[in-house]
Amino acid sequence: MTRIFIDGAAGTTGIQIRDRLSGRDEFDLITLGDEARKDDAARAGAINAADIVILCLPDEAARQSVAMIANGTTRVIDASTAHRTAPGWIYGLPEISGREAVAKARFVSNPGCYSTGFIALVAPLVAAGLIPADAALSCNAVSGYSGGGKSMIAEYESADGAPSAWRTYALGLAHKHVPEMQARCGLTRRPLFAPAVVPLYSGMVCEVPLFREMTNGSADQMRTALADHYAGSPIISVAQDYEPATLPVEMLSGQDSMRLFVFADPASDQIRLVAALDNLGKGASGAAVQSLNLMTDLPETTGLRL
Ligand SMILES: NC(=O)C1=CN([C@@H]2O[C@H](COP(=O)(O)OP(=O)(O)OC[C@H]3O[C@@H](n4cnc5c(N)ncnc54)[C@H](OP(=O)(O)O)[C@@H]3O)[C@@H](O)[C@H]2O)C=CC1
Ligand SMILES: CC(=O)N[C@@H](CCC(=O)OP(=O)(O)O)C(=O)O
Repeated sequence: MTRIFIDGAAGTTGIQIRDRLSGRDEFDLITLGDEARKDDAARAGAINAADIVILCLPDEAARQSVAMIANGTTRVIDASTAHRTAPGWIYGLPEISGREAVAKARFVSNPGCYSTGFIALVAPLVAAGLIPADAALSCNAVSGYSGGGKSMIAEYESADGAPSAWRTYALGLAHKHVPEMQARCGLTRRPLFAPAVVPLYSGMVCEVPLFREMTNGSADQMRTALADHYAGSPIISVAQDYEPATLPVEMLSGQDSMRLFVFADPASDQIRLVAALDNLGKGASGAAVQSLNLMTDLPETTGLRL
């Protein structure tokens, strides 16, 4: 049995991972009581007793946990932003980094939720030469409020009601996901990222608008390239047709899959690449469990909500 310790198990991502692991007899879960979960000596003990540690902590605490490893074997899946472009860490998007690379990795950084949608859309198209690596890309996105963790959940679920029906943020144009979006797609320019949050618990849509002259291919070529890239994936699918006139942010709420769309008007030169996912599913806990499955030689979808 693989011994697992979730550091930060009482947080939003930690609880979701625990739920997905409950009842699975491949894993022996090391737990710390409420009085010990922030005690450094207790955490260090649990970290070093585990085969795999899943970090569901703020960045600084995640760095601290890694520094507590005093052996050469404990493996790590870090859900925070701390190691997503760090040397020596494998990016936990197996459909892009390679399943084998994740399966063998000692240190895996779980992708940001928005980054998951953006990179899934853009990285294969850059690799196929359909989007130039020096393209000036934008990403508009909307998330459920659980993306902001316990503090944002409390803000949106307060007795006063939700603070806003829609609010944009990252107005300093330096959102923490931008470095991984750029690096993991191999872009030479920093993408312009405009996220927003709505009073829905979880759900996410990420969109990359394109003018045809920014690209080296048509919408049909892009849809085919994405379909080829994700062929056989049980988690990421590419829509060939989409009939409804709208695409709601809650499309994949509660699920660990992701669906990609390429919209275009044949008469115009404009394209919209869109990813629908759940910020807590493929955007966080579902992805962490997928990587954990691969790292322990299990089918990648075991325990996922598909
Ligand atoms: N929510 C989401 O959609 C996503 C979140 N993430 C990332 O996952 C990580 C966790 O986020 P999330 O679950 O949302 O955050 P939460 O705020 O919901 O949970 C964080 C947990 O970490 C605990 N914690 C904080 N500092 C320490 C410490 N020094 N030692 C031990 N425990 C500590 C907190 O304790 P306490 O309960 O006492 O506050 C809390 O339980 C973050 O890095 C976040 O960026 C990644 C992808 C998506
Ligand atoms: C709505 C909201 O606030 N979302 C968070 C991102 C959540 C996430 O996935 O980011 P990490 O994986 O990097 O924690 C934010 O924009 O900071």
